[in-house]
Amino acid sequence: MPKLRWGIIGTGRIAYTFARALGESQTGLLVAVASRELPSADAFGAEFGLAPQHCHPSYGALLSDSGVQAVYVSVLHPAHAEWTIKACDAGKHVLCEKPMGVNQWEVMAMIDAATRNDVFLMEAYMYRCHPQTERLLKMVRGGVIGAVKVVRATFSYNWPKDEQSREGRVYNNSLGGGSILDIGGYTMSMARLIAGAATGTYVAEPIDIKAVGQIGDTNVDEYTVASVRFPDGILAQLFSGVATNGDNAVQIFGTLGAITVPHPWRPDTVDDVHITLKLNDQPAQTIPIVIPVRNIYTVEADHVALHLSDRQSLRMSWSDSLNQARALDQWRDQIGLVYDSDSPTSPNAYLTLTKRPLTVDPAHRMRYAQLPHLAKPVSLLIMGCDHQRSYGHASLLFDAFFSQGGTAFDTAYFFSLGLPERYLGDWMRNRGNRDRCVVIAKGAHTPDCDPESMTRQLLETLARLQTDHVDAYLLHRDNPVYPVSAFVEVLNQHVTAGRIRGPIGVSNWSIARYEEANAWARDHGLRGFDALSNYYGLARMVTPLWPGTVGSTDRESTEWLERTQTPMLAWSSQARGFFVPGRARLAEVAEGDLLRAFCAEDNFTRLDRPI
Ligand SMILES: NC(=O)C1=CN([C@@H]2O[C@H](COP(=O)(O)OP(=O)(O)OC[C@H]3O[C@@H](n4cnc5c(N)ncnc54)[C@H](OP(=O)(O)O)[C@@H]3O)[C@@H](O)[C@H]2O)C=CC1
Ligand SMILES: O=C1OC[C@@H](O)[C@H](O)[C@H]1O
Repeated sequence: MPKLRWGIIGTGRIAYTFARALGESQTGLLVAVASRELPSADAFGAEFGLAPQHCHPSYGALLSDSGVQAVYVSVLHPAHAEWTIKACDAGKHVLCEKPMGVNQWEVMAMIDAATRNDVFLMEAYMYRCHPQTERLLKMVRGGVIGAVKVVRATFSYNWPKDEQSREGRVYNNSLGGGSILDIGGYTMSMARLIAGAATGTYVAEPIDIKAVGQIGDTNVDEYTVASVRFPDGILAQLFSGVATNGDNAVQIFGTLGAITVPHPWRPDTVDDVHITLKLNDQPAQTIPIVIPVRNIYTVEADHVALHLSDRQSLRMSWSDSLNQARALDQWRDQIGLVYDSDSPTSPNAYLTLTKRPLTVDPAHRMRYAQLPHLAKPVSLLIMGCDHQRSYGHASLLFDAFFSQGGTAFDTAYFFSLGLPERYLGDWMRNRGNRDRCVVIAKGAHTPDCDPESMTRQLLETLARLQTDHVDAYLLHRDNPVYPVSAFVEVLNQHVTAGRIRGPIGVSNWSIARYEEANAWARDHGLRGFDALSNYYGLARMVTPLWPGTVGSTDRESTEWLERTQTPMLAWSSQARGFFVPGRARLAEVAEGDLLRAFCAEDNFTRLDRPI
């Protein structure tokens, strides 16, 4: 069988280790390398016998090397996403060093790139591919120590902090330094794996993570301890550090005994690889592990070759990497560690994740409409700006939306304490695309649904968005205490002042009040409402999803919308996932939005209707 032809991006420490491992592989062959500096690539190539034309002076050049089938991304954490996505886009399979991304959003984009390009992608937690780990899981699954109660996992080293290392990958915040991303990830991924094996799943996800950490003067975690709760009462204690020694072991405590793995991460560095089993009231037993291939990175490379056509490996699947990143994000949140790269004012914040300029994909399939008083095309899909977890998350999604032809962004003063408005404002500033975006803003949500609050909130919204106008403005709720005239007048004042340069309208208003307002406006020579934003989707909203919300899916409202040609800026048009396979049936027995708002017979009939 022909060998898998590997190219390595980066010529650091682990790149050399992996290249040596490929030399021992039956399935893989090193054919190319890339460095930011040609001499580094040449030196690397000379050591491993590569032809000079395959020693590339840039990472991009290696991706154009048609001789390369699979890429090992061995650069520093913050560059993993960029080069993995670019490698996938170049049609290469990817083994990406851990952590797959600096945060969950990066991992999401990387998986998306592998999916789009139909290529293999795996996060290089090499211990996951090793026979020792397989043996350990077998013991746990087989109930050898009864019910698992506690997992203890540690990984720590003491890296001297001096003038030089302060700038290097271990201690430098802007290079993604600190212990959680470097080695805490091993402990978290092991705990999730053990808890999964103990509970009959593949990996289990934390229900709760509590952590403390010591953040040093270079603003990275030097050592940290996390306590994690998993389903079925399984607890884990994790310790990682870059400035202190540790025992670097795993222990699992169950009702019938305990398992110790003295060398869980690098079993290839010791001659005597074993697991210790200590059952209650019995002497400890040593279980030797038979290892056909000693080099753990060779085992990993061979594993990739074996599973290439599956596109992902069950030892470290895509959902596993995504959930792993989520857990590490939570651990970092707990100790207050923030990376510069997640800040909207970081030096690279004007670039997309792949460091390419933001462009609109010429093959996009977005469709557009026009709204009254607005020249810009309004994409028929509107990006809901709420629920972004960080600026990094928001900018990633906004980039993806914009690149697929999206122009319209829906936001509100009331959303998440103003963060979505700030994120959108920061993103438009960083991308320089304010003129191409249609910002649909809302204000005066209950309990501040009054004309004075509307003005105060609109001014604050503009400041958060870092713009002098919005492209459309909607009142977020109605308040019948006020006559319609009060709202119409104040909206007109802001139109005149140039703060609203497109349609005005209302959200969650009855059609009767909407008509009343427009009649009053007509009679008084003012502009009436141009658009309505109510719930409108395939499922009927049985009871208001949130207090004060209004749906317009009934026949009468639909006929009115058609007759009057009133633009409907529908919210939750996908009924909050009611039509996602399996979701609504689950909701039937669960409390929550879906049950309250959409679980009704006519909606289920529609759900069950063959398409
Ligand atoms: N699985 C495992 O056992 C291990 C995994 N790792 C992972 O591998 C990755 C690399 O670690 P390691 O090899 O120890 O790191 P090194 O510092 O030794 O090398 C990293 C390489 O990244 C490239 N690079 C790109 N941008 C920069 C930059 N701004 N500053 C410095 N280097 C840059 C350089 O390659 P060039 O100059 O050629 O462009 C450099 O040689 C990390 O993500 C780490 O987590 C690390 C050790 C073990
Ligand atoms: O992945 C790793 O494992 C071994 C450690 O020494 C290294 O720093 C880390 O990146």
